[in-house]
Amino acid sequence: MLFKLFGNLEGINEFLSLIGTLLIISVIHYYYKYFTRINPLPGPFPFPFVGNLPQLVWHRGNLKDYLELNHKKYGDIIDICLPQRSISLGRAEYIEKFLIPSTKNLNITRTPRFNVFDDLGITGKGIVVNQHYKSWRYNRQFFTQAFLNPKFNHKAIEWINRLFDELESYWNKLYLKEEIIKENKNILDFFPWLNQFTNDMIIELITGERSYSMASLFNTLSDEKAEHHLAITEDSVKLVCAIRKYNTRLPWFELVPPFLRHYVPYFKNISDDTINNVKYLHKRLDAIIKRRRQEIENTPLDEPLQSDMLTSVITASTSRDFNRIKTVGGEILRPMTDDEICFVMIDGFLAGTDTTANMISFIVYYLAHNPVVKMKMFEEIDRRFQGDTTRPITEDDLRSLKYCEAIIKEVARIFPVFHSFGRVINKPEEIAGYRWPTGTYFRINADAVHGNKNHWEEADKFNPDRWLNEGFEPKKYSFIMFGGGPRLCPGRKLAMIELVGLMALLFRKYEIDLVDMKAPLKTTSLAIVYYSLHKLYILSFVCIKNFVIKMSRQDIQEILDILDKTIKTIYPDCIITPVGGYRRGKEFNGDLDVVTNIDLIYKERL
Ligand code: HEM
Repeated sequence: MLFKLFGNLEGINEFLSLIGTLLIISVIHYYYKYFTRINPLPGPFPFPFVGNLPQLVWHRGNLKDYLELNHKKYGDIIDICLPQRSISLGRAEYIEKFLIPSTKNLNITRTPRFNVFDDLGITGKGIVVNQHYKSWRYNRQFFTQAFLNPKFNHKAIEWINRLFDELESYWNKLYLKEEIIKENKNILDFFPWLNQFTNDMIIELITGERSYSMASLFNTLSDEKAEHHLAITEDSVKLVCAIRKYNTRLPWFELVPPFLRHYVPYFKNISDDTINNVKYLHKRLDAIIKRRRQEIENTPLDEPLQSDMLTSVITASTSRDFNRIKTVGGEILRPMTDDEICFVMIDGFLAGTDTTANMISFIVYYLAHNPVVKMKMFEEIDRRFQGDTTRPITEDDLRSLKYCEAIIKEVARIFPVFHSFGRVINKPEEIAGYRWPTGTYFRINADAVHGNKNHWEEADKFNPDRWLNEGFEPKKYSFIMFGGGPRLCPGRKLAMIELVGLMALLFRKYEIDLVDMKAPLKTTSLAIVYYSLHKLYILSFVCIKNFVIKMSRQDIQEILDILDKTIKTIYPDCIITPVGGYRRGKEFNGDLDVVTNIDLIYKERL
């Protein structure tokens, strides 16, 4: 009918005026709907059809920054259209209904578009983007059982030690040779190393097979090659690249409308490439699953099996399962199929690599900017390891490092990796004092909740000590580093093992500084906050040689006072802020290198 109408038009002018009229009607319709929307809330004014996407693009696509700006401007509950309407919530009381840890809490849907991943063939599969309640619950049950197994945690601690040894062997060759340190060339790009570390770690824990992405990074930076066979290294890099592509393309798929993906060549090429990538991942993992099934079948019943996630999910609900009869909501669970296993494995990779690698990078950044905190952390780590920088770390070590744990929580509070996550209500609900219809899309803004002055004393201050104050308990739902409710992060235990473990292994031996202390913490973010893709923070390393300078907080304060007085005799109006701070280590022979102002004064006092 539309073609007939166009056919009857005479001349280009009539055609253009028809298009113009249709456009004006659509714009009027768009704004009519906008101005008559239910529960109008403050928020940035949307453009027709694309909502606030242009403003987001103006903010270089950084959703974290854009939401933060709008919460500051409009308050704890705001309207944002990206391009659909979503209600961003920045207050603990407002998010309670989503985060109640009860089986009756059915608010588990993350995005309002149910079929957004149809083209990728992952609708109703896995956990992270699964919107189908039944299959999500089934998959999650198996995933959680595998991750909560104590044997799995032991394996995680064993592998963090082994992989850190491997990482150090590369760093020793690249950055820590004496001549390199002398020439001040002990500078490295921290994030890629930690990212490859977490890739190798999660692939080992999930598949029980080795991955060599750290080796590959070493090969690209050094003339000498890693010990592992080149073909094996390159092959494992293919898997890591496919996982990375999957991670970055999911938010892209969610944002780019199907019309563009199907018909506009540029978008279609990316879309096809993403679809092929999922097929590659599927094929690759399917081969691993089949191999493992065979190995399990060939293992006598009385012999132990590996403790990786794959073995656990293959054997769950079979005769090899300890806890054979598993039920969810009274229903007995059948064993998982290869296809189901494949997608829960992909989700383990998706959720368990960049999150941890980004977190540890943020931790290093905040420590570099907070010398007193860093010093207290050194004190705790040194007390525990007593100068032993080589023994493997243990579960007891991790349990004892309470200040490290407080630092992790405080970094997660002030700069959460997941700055916001979605929920869609599946029945009419009252949220934040308004009544909302089924299908309303909410954004739980962890960033805003964590920085809300109603919940946190000195919310903007980086203060890990708050977590150790006697009787301190954050207000309910005001700390949501791992989300909450039925969709609470099932990898949280592993994440903490990795983070505390990495802090202990790194800082019992190395001093890490930012090369450019003035550079802000730049990140990119759609779903999660990423260290920016550009090389940003280059960190220098100084190897510790079994000597630890102990300074108490009073010492530091005294030093600062002396510094203050000395400098003020020359520059009376200056304000002194410690930036570099306490540097531990360096071979101590009474002639401490001048590395920061604090060190300088320390030397003078000596
Ligand atoms: C510092 C590290 C990590 C942080 C900050 C983090 C945080 C989160 C957050 C905020 C969510 C969303 C929760 C919600 O919607 O309520 C989530 C979900 C999830 N996380 Fe983590 N996570 C981390 C590490 C891990 C690790 C190591 C794994 C395991 C491989 C993992 C597996 C998952 C999975 C499978 C989900 C989806 C759960 C579901 O949809 O039911 N995460 N995580």
